[in-house]
Amino acid sequence: MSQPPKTSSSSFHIAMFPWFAIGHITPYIHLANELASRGHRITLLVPNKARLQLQHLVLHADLIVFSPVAVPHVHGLPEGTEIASEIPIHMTHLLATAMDRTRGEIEQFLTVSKLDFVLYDTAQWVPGIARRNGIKTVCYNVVCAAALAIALVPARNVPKDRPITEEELREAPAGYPSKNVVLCGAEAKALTFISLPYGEGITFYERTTTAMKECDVLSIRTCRELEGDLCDYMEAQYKKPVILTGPVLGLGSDKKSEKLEERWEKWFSGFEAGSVVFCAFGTQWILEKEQFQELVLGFELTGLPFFVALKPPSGCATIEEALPNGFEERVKGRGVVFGGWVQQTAILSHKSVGCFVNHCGFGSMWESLMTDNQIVLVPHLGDQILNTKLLVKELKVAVEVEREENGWLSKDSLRKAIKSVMDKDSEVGVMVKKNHAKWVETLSSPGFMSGYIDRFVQKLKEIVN
Ligand SMILES: O=c1ccn([C@@H]2O[C@H](COP(=O)(O)OP(=O)(O)O[C@H]3O[C@H](CO)[C@@H](O)[C@H](O)[C@H]3O)[C@@H](O)[C@H]2O)c(=O)[nH]1
Repeated sequence: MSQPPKTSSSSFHIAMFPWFAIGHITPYIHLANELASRGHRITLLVPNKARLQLQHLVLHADLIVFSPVAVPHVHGLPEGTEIASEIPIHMTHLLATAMDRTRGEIEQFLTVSKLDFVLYDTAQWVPGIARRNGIKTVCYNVVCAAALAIALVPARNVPKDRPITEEELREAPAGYPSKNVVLCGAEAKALTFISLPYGEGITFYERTTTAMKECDVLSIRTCRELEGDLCDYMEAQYKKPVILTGPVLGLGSDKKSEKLEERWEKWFSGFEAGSVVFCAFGTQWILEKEQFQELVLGFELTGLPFFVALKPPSGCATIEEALPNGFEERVKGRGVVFGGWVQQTAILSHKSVGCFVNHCGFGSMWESLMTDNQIVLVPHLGDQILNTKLLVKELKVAVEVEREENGWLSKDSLRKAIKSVMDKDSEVGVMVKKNHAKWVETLSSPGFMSGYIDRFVQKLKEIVN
């Protein structure tokens, strides 16, 4: 059990209104836990479906409350959509419109709630409302500083009259400090969406840059040890200090992750230490059926025990109907492909797990860095590509699965990447393990995580005073 929080007269009431996606709401809840453990009160303004999925992560129910946001229906979205994981990526701009249409409800809440701060990331209209009500704003970004710095800064000239091109995106904005964390070749395609409409009468670029320009405090869920130069660049671009929260990993004061379901605990415990390959691609990526089948065949080819937690591919209602012929019989006893929610952090810290194949979403990136599992990356979205560059090229703690020119991931390249880190005598495997161990040491050193949060809170106090 975590310690009951201390409250004091200098504590804040803080509202949090993150983008309607599990990958965003999760780190906001982790930050809420940290703030509550220092005596601050938090109200989480999130859709009800997110509350139901994530409320178990709240460690201080006495100080953290949910205030469910009613997400209105928008033409083009399936009826009842509330969070990004319910829809394919190409529909998320419509969910941004739905978010914009909650403005009246949010304004009402901010007007009557006597708040000190509101934290947000995607709703660029929050600062206007907050200012009218004497509330300070923190634009809290839960993607890497690199993704913000390469695409969402004033120096990135985004044309107003036409979509931005891949060629333009391959060129980093003036003064961008990294040579390694850049977009090459077809990777640039993943960020062309920034100049497209995203919400009511606004593009993604306008929306996010306005959100960052208008806030009192610009904040990022990262650490200087990983992205110091990129954070300095963000400060220079936005002409305001950038306050970091560090990785904020949601471990309570007892440093325990969530509890693994009993059936999976039993399954994992049947294997040797460090032998199982675990795979998860976050909450948003839905694979095409052919690609899904190719990947599971890649896991089969490794000959290693594996646990794959993926959503059913598009067009399939269940995982079972999507599996290749004869697959289940062939891997029986050593392989599981599961289509539901699993306790990812608990699996990652299970002693039988030795390798984590993932999409390098920012949450999974930090979670993988904190364990001693070998890391194999299969990025999909723009920020995931940049996170992957950080881990593969800067830190040299992971390998990336090679794609074919058309983006296809073959079973052989997946097998090759996994074997390159799991074979005991592989040079690459030894190198990434050694580098990774140094990062685990840094991230888990006493006071590292809490120091970031303490400095964040200190900054909030200075702003109020
Ligand atoms: O079955 C599951 C699936 C996911 N998770 C957790 O859900 C979170 C997923 O977050 P993340 O790894 O960041 O993946 P996405 O959900 O794909 O994240 C979205 O949001 C991220 C920002 O936080 C971006 O970096 C990604 O590109 C974007 O897809 C992590 O904490 C996981 O541990 C589980 O616990 N169980």
